[in-house]
Amino acid sequence: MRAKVLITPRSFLKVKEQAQNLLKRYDLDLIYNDTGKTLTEEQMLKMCEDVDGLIVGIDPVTEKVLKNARKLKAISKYGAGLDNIDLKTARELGIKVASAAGTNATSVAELAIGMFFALARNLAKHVFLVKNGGWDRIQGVELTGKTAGIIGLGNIGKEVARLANGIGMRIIAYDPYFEDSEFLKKYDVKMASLESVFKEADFVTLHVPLTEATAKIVNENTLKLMKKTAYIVNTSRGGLIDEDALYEALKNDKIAGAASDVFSKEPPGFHKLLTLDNFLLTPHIGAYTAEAVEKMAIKSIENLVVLLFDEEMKSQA
Ligand SMILES: NC(=O)c1ccc[n+]([C@@H]2O[C@H](COP(=O)([O-])OP(=O)(O)OC[C@H]3O[C@@H](n4cnc5c(N)ncnc54)[C@H](O)[C@@H]3O)[C@@H](O)[C@H]2O)c1
Ligand SMILES: O=C(O)CC[C@@H](O)C(=O)O
Repeated sequence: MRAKVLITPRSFLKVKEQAQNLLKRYDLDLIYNDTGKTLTEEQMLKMCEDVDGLIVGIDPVTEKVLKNARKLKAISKYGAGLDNIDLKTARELGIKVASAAGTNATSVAELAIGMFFALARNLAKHVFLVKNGGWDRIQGVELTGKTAGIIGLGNIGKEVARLANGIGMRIIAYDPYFEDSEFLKKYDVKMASLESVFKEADFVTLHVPLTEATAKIVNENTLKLMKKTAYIVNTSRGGLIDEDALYEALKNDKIAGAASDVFSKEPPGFHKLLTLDNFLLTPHIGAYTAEAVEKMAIKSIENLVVLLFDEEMKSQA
C-alpha cells in the first residue's frame, strides 16, 4: 500500500514541484497543508490520523496528536528546532524523528546580525519618524569593537560568530557542549560563563534550542546582569525569554533595546512588548529566504526517505 505523507510547512509550497520531483521514485501520497497558516492541534489531530510520515514546520506535534496517529513511523522536521514535537512520546511510540538543523543557519544568522545593525542605528524608529514628517536624528553606536555574546554555539551561533568576526566585534560565547577549539581560534571566540555573557556583551544573541534547561534563560535575574547600554536579540524561540521581565527591563531603560523574531505565542496578538519603541520584531522570518526554504525542503525530504525506507535517497540522475 502507498505510504501517505503530510507536509505542513506553508513555505514548502514554494518548492512543491521540486519536492515532488525528488520523491517521484518513491511510492508516496503527498498531502499538503493549504490553509496558509500553521496548523492547530485540532487540525494536526485530524490530518495526522492516517499518515505514515510527516514533514513538519512549527505545528504542534503533541502527545495527543502522536497517540492518535496510529500509522505514523517518521517525523522529519523542516528546520532545526524540535521543541514543537513531543520527543518523549515519539520515542515511546517508536516514531523516528530527524532534524534539518544547519540548512537555515546562514539565513537566521544574517537576520540576527541584521537586528544588531537595526538596533544600533535605530533603523525602525528613523523610518517611522521620517514617514511621519520628522527629520530628527537619534544617535547610534558602531558594532565594530563591541562585544557579541552568543548563547548556543551550534549551526546558527557559529554563523553569527563568523559574521560578527567579519564586522570586527569581540566575541564571547556560552555553550557547555561546544568542543571545536579550531573554530574558536579561527574566529577569535572566547568561551565564557552564562553570567559573563550577560554581564559583558553589548549584544546578547540567543541560539539555543528551547528545552527545560533553556526556558526563560533570559529572566529578571539575567536581565539585571546586563549593561544599560546593551541589547538582546532573539531569533531562536519565544520561550527562551520571560517576556514580562523583558517588558519591565525595556520600559524602565534597564537595557537599551531588544529585537525578536519569535514569541511564546505566535502570532502574539496584542502584547505589551509591542507598545515599546525600543523593541523591534519580525514575524518568525528567520528561515524564510529563498535559499533556506530550498535547503530545508531538500534535507527534510532526504531525512524522511531515510526514516521511512531506511535508505539514502536514490540518485535523481
Ligand atoms: N527564527 C527561526 O526561523 C529559526 C530558524 C532556525 C532555528 N531556530 C531556532 O534556533 C535554535 C538553534 O538552531 P541551530 O540550528 O543553531 O541548532 P543546533 O542544534 O545546531 O545548535 C544549538 C546549540 O545550542 C547548544 N545548547 C543546547 N543546550 C544548551 C544549553 N542548555 N546551554 C547552552 N547551549 C546549549 C548546543 O550545544 C548547540 O551547540 C533552534 O533550536 C530553533 O529553536 C529559529
Ligand atoms: O518553519 C519555519 O519556517 C521555521 C522553522 C524554524 O523555526 C526552525 O526551527 O528551523
